[in-house]
Amino acid sequence: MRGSLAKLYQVLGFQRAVANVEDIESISKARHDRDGAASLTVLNPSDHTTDEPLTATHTSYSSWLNDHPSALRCFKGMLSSAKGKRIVVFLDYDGTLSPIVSDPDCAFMSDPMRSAVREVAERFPTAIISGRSRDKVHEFVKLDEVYYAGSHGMDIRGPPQQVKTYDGKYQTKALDKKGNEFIIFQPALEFLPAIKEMLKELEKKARGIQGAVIEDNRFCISVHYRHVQESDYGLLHERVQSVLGKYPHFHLTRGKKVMEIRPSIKWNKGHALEYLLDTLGFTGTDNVLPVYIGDDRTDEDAFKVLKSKGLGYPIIVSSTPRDTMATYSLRDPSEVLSFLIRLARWRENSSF
Ligand SMILES: O=P(O)(O)OC[C@H]1O[C@H](O[C@H]2O[C@H](CO)[C@@H](O)[C@H](O)[C@H]2O)[C@H](O)[C@@H](O)[C@@H]1O
Repeated sequence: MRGSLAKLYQVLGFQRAVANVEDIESISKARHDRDGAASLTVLNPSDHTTDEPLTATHTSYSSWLNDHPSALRCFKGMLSSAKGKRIVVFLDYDGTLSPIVSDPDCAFMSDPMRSAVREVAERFPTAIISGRSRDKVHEFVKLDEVYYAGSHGMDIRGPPQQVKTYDGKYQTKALDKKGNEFIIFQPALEFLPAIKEMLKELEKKARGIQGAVIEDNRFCISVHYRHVQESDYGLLHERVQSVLGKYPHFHLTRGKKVMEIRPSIKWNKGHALEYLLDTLGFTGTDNVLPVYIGDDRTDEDAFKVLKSKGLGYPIIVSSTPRDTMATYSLRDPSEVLSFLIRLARWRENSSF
């Protein structure tokens, strides 16, 4: 049913409405979407205004904007530092290229967004780094011009250069349909059998809890609770913990109404960003200007890398004040679209 509805919405080119304010508070404290009973219910931004933001920073959005100014407003100034540098663009998927919607299977990307990403990718090396499985993001994005990193960076399809500092056993060379070489880098490869087992267990455990959805993201697993009754949050959390308890080499992280189970390896979106910069040939150079746009807690790992290197522009997508390592902000995916269009046009018109 969910699959066929997803297809129907896709055929209609219909994207579900945006939830502008998101919550990543602890599951026990998390509030249920007031209108989130049905899986395809429209999430009305105004229904979220009393939700707690990511952290309890009770500052107003306008004063938060002073610390994290709009990347659209600052566009000219930002790009003025691009002289002599190669811009590399990193994009998160959910909440960045597509709005947050009630059904994860329906998080389609709009055609204008797809065109903008294509335009950007034709001018700058561009990668999409997502918590989803790599195949799923590719299915949504449908562009061959970009590099993809799925499973929070644990499944990368990148440029053909192998990087010696990374273990060769995780890197495989392959050819695409046109005969172009690429590299698949999967640093959590040995965890796959355990993930498959865990997936079955979680699916069984979640069956009795109405609204719980398990998503197979290949090297990690998402347990969605957006449609779970608030009174069942504790039970779901307990069941997830009971499975996790049997797998000591995995841990839990949190996203927007989702618990994410991932292998406990030192690898996150920040490492994926570094890996891609390496394979693109930018290790140890300062002639690169990475731009990373993301909305979720896992994107903070990438913001942190850029901040610690004093490199490029970390941009958070948020319409509420949030604690973040990002320097700049964009309100929502529609502002991301405007930013990408401007970036592509800037390249066309610049003499850099
Ligand atoms: O790294 P990302 O590309 O941002 O992926 C993070 C998670 O995104 C998806 O879940 C979120 O978006 C869904 C669709 O808008 C929404 O229904 C859900 O509540 C959000 O948590 C995806 O389904 C997860 O597997 C990703 O881990």
